[in-house]
Amino acid sequence: MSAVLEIQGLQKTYRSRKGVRKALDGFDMVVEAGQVHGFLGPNGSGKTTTLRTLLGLIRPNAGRMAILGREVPAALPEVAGSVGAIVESPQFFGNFSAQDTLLLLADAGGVERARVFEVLELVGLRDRAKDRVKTYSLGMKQRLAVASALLKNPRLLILDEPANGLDPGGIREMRTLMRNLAESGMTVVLSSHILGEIQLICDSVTIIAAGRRVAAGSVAEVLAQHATSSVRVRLESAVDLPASAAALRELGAQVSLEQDHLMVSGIAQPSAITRTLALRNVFVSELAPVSVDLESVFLELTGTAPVAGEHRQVDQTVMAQAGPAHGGWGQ
Ligand SMILES: Nc1ncnc2c1ncn2[C@@H]1O[C@H](COP(=O)(O)OP(=O)(O)OP(=O)(O)O)[C@@H](O)[C@H]1O
Repeated sequence: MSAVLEIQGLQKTYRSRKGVRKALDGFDMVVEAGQVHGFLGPNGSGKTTTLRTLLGLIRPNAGRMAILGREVPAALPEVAGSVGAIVESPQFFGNFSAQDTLLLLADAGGVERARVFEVLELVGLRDRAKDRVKTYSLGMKQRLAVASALLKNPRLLILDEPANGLDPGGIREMRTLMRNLAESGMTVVLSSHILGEIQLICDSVTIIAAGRRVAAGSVAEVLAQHATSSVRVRLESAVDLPASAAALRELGAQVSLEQDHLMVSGIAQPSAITRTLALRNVFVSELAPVSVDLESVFLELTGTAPVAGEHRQVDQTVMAQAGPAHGGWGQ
């Protein structure tokens, strides 16, 4: 497999009157061809800064980036035709239809008009193509935005939070679209803080926290690397929970005492739990393995729980000492 996107040691520092903010602190990322790659991180972790830097909209302080094997930003003029991107929600004229909008963009970009009808079909807007954009749902507007990025038939499609603000139906449509694009051979990178979706849509993920990569690989690999096999233990009587927690800790287990159960990890054989408790005349009513999901891995790695649809600012970036000026506001 060849890397479509490679980032090494990317650094970006923003300066303001309050001081210096390291948005990217030696960030690395690799995306292989033909994948749907999830770029995950809490709000303020550096996702948009990374994508904007990659597209030449922000100048980095240090680091190396390559798209389709070509160093960027130097080779951006040559690779730009192979990259479709939406990093900020594009605004469309409400009184235009999707078809008119795309025809206008195709003419402006020197794209054959026939491609407009292909992309309308691809994003599932063919039946509504002649309706005014102002009558569209948010999901349809998002798909129109994706359609505009697909006009030039890119090899790499970069989408910043494409599912943001969508209802479950809209998210499902977006998911189908991403999968169809990947099956057609396109590489898709999408940033998100909606983990359930990433787990369902993506082949691989990069998790960023405070401007640094904290995990990367296939979804299965990331889950396996960070899985702690826990078991949920319920007892016949909740009164026995504190003493049972203490007994299991003596065995060397990590135990968290919840309201009506224990979460136990660090024990090779669950039978050790039942035996230890039975010896104390405490009987287990449920012993269930708890499978790890991307959400709990994300929580462990970034120290913050993302909330779907909620744009919560969890700013963990490093405030460094003010120094000589590089970059700046608004870059
Ligand atoms: N123009 C700017 N000037 C100063 N600081 C900035 C600027 N843009 C971003 N930042 C800061 O850089 C850090 C990374 O921001 P960035 O927008 O890249 O994060 P993000 O992961 O995309 O977050 P979100 O999910 O909220 O979009 C944050 O601390 C943010 O406040």
